[in-house]
Order: sequence, then C-alpha cells, then structure tokens
Amino acid sequence: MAVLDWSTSHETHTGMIILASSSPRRKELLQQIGVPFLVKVADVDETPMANERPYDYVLRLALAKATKVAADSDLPVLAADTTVVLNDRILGKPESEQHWREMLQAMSGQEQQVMTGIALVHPEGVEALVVTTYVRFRELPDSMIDAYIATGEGQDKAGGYGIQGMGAVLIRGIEGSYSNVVGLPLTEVSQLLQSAGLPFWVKT
Ligand SMILES: Cc1cn([C@H]2C[C@H](O)[C@@H](COP(=O)(O)OP(=O)(O)OP(=O)(O)O)O2)c(=O)[nH]c1=O
Repeated sequence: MAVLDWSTSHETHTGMIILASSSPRRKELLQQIGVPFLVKVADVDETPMANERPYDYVLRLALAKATKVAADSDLPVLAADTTVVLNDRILGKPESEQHWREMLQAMSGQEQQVMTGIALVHPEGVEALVVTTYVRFRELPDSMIDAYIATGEGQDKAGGYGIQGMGAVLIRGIEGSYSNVVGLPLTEVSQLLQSAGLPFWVKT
C-alpha cells in the first residue's frame, strides 16, 4: 500500500472522509488503517450536562463534533470523544496540577473504564456507538505520580495519562481495544465505514 499523507492531501479520492478532530493521536490512528482523510476541527463545548452518564456524554459529543463539521462539508465526517470513567464519574483532561494529581491518586490500584464515542455522518444517515476498554492501574506511590506529572505528558489527555507514552508504566493491564484508549477504536471505525458503504481495504 502506498504511503501518502492523506491528512494534508487535498486531491479528491474515492472513499475520502473528513476526520473532525484536533487530536494528533486520532490522525495517526486513522492513518494507521489506511483511510484517506482530510482534517477539520470541530469546536464543541465539552462540558458535561448535569447528571449526564459517561456513555451518553461521549456519544453526545462525538455526534456534536461530527454533525457540526458535516454542516459545511460534502464528504462523510467521522468524529470521536474519549473519556476516562472511574466509579461512574467522568474524568476529563486535568484542569490544574492539583486536579491532575487527584485524578492519578484516585486511579491508583483501581480499574477504570475508557469510553470512546464515535460518530459517522454520511449521505445515507448517521451512525454512532460507544466502545469501552477496561484499564487497571498499578498502585502509584506519590513519588511516581510527581515524576509522571513532571513529564507533562498526560496534560492534554483524558484521565491525565497516555497509554501510548510513558503512561504505559502506570498500567497493570487492559481488557478490550487498545486503540480505543488512545482515542479511536479502529475495529469499530472500520466496521462503521464499511456499513456506511465507504470503500475500505478490509473486505468481508
Ligand atoms: C486515556 C488516554 C486518552 N488519550 C487522549 C485521546 C484524546 O485525544 C484525548 C481525550 O480528549 P478528546 O476530547 O476525546 O479529544 P481531543 O480534545 O484530543 O480532540 P478532538 O475533540 O478535537 O477530537 O485523550 C490518549 O491519547 N491516551 C490515553 O491513554
């Protein structure tokens, strides 16, 4: 398969979609499975609604991002939203160093869920779903939390860590999709594209 930087290519191409995301991780993941795409960023308020369940929250935001970008686009639009869920509570991106430390302390030795909502808006309709991965953290001594915060790595990420980076050492194990934790569940994305009739290299 030829390697092209689809995300910066502006030539029209069969199967081209728009990725409605500012996330470099999502861009890399979509490139990884050979989907041709352009990037358009969806500016959406990510504040949870009062008493909103995490599942409903990630689904709502994925749909909001996809439909916002689709309003000005002719191509199919894919969007996603990832959050970390601990005891049914949404842990978003750290708002301060204190908040970040508290999140890591709360996740120490615990199992959390990482939920990603994905939405695809295409000429035939709108499809959306949520994928959940279970992530178990090791016990984190305060010295390790301090050292991880000092790396700055998890600051822009849900839950304040990145499994794909140094954050890998915080984790005892996962059950479910790895790419889902990084921000885009690739198996489900491929299934969504196929069910919408979009050309994809996996033939079933
Ligand atoms: C838990 C975890 C999250 N993340 C990332 C995935 C998402 O990019 C981010 C969660 O924030 P999101 O709001 O889902 O995404 P975003 O703000 O980065 O991008 P956009 O809304 O424009 O699509 O956290 C990791 O990269 N690694 C991890 O281990």
